[in-house]
Amino acid sequence: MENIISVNGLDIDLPDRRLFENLAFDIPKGALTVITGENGVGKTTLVKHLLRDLKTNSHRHFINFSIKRDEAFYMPQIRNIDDDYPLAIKDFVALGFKHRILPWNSKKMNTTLEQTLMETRLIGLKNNPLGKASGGEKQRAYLAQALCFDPKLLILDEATANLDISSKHELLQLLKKLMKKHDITVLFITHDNELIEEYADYELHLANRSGKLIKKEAKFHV
Ligand SMILES: Nc1ncnc2c1ncn2[C@@H]1O[C@H](COP(=O)(O)OP(=O)(O)OP(=O)(O)O)[C@@H](O)[C@H]1O
Repeated sequence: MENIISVNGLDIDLPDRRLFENLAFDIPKGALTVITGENGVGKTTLVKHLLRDLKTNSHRHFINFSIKRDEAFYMPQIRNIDDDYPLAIKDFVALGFKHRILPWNSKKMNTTLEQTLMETRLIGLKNNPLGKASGGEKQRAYLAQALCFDPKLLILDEATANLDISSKHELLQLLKKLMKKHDITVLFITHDNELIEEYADYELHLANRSGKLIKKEAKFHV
């Protein structure tokens, strides 16, 4: 099994205490790994530490990445987008493009954008203001933005926390299809047991300042 990240002997300290000690785990490539653990155990801090490390190339002997610094995309918890948020869905999604030089999209970008809006079922809504979209549509717009970035690693931080049951399943089913199609590894911070049982290939469970990777049998298959 190929790993996208390997961690070995990593300590993470907060100003007043040690959060993790001698952490060791691997994140398998191409799989959906959920990160679980009690509130405050350090899920978000760990992920931010990994990303910072990836971006700065520090602590190289504790963490090994098989990706480059611009191949990871972090999708934060649903941010409250005001009703009067001015961007149309398609313009919000296009913010994901990495190598944007011109203030407008190139022809190739527009083709990718249309395809991505189609894949995330937003094509019919593309000119609507994002502020007026439903929670599920907003979250799909974030996913579409991530796809435009073309990441090898996609990290979702409680992306389903504010969604109703059917929107949660819709997002996860879409995610599993698209990660397979685009060869993306997903790390998903969540407390949602129903989603874990249905969609997780692995679980990285954090407790007692350490982490353990557990193989899961996802019920949903693409
Ligand atoms: N920069 C910081 N300075 C001090 N404490 C911090 C800092 N960053 C995080 N913490 C603390 O680290 C602990 C872990 O926080 P983190 O947000 O990573 O937990 P979490 O497992 O993601 O929690 P939740 O499930 O509630 O989102 C918390 O006690 C938090 O207050």
